[in-house]
Amino acid sequence: GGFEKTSDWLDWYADPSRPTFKLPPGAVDSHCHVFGPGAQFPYAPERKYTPCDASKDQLFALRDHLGFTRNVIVQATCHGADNSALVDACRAANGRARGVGTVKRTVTDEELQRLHGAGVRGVRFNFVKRLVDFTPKDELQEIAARIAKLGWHVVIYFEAQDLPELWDFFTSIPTTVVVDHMGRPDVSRGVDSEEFALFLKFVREHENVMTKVTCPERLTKSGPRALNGEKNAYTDVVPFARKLVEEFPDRVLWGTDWPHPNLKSHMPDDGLLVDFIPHIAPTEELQRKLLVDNPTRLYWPELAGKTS
Ligand SMILES: O=C(O)/C=C(\C=C(/O)C(=O)O)C(=O)O
Repeated sequence: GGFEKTSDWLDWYADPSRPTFKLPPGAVDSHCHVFGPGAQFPYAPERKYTPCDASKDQLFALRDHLGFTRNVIVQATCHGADNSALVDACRAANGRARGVGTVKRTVTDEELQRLHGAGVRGVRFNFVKRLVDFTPKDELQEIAARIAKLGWHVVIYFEAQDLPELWDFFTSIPTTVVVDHMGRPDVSRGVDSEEFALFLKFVREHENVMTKVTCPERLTKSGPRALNGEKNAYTDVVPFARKLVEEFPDRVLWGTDWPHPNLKSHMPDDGLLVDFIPHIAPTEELQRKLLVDNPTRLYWPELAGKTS
């Protein structure tokens, strides 16, 4: 929206609909980004894509339009380990945003304290090969051990076919682990596939693992339109997200993933993404855990259990 094109990716949806689904008070958008503006917060030279600028003010306007109370802003690879745009947005949110940053092993304790003071509560390790180059596991283990001491958690983004080779590293992380986008299952294999069974085993056998049930727009093969009279879009992703919500109701999170970097086939209307929630969390209790209790316990423990 409203800027010169800097990438060949789609811009985010400029005029999202008002969701039909009414978000509960205290609902948290647990996965979203701020990008630049590039003039103020330059993108990382090592990035593998250049996103559209997406400012904190536009993110907060979307928060209010959709009816969320808080945001968890996640560092994306286009900003590398420069968390300045993320910190700026968290500070501007007056306590209504927390951050998940990216750090290298050279990060100082003072820098970690500064990030904590701004509202950062975790670090992100990205293993999606089209987004990042390889980082040695010993560096990641060193970072995980340091941030665990701060009470932070580790967010991991990987593709389902890479889970076997990453299993030992993931299960050695000494703090809460939060998986982005359900570990990117290949939904065409079906919810009973061996691949998804391995992901369920990973979550089932490790109480410290949580997962975001996000990004149907990235994972779908059936596309955004409601099909065969179905009321909702992304019908092929629903069984995966619903299985996780129903089996692990206290360990799931949801987010818009605005501004949806690297989407080429279509750009989701964020209002319709919110209307996807009742299809994966069919009861009020499941919706409250997914949208309020779980993210508040993880990111605002000081508020956990209180009203919104
Ligand atoms: O925004 C997302 O969560 C997904 C993507 C990008 C990143 O996570 C990133 O650059 O860090 C993607 O799949 O391209």
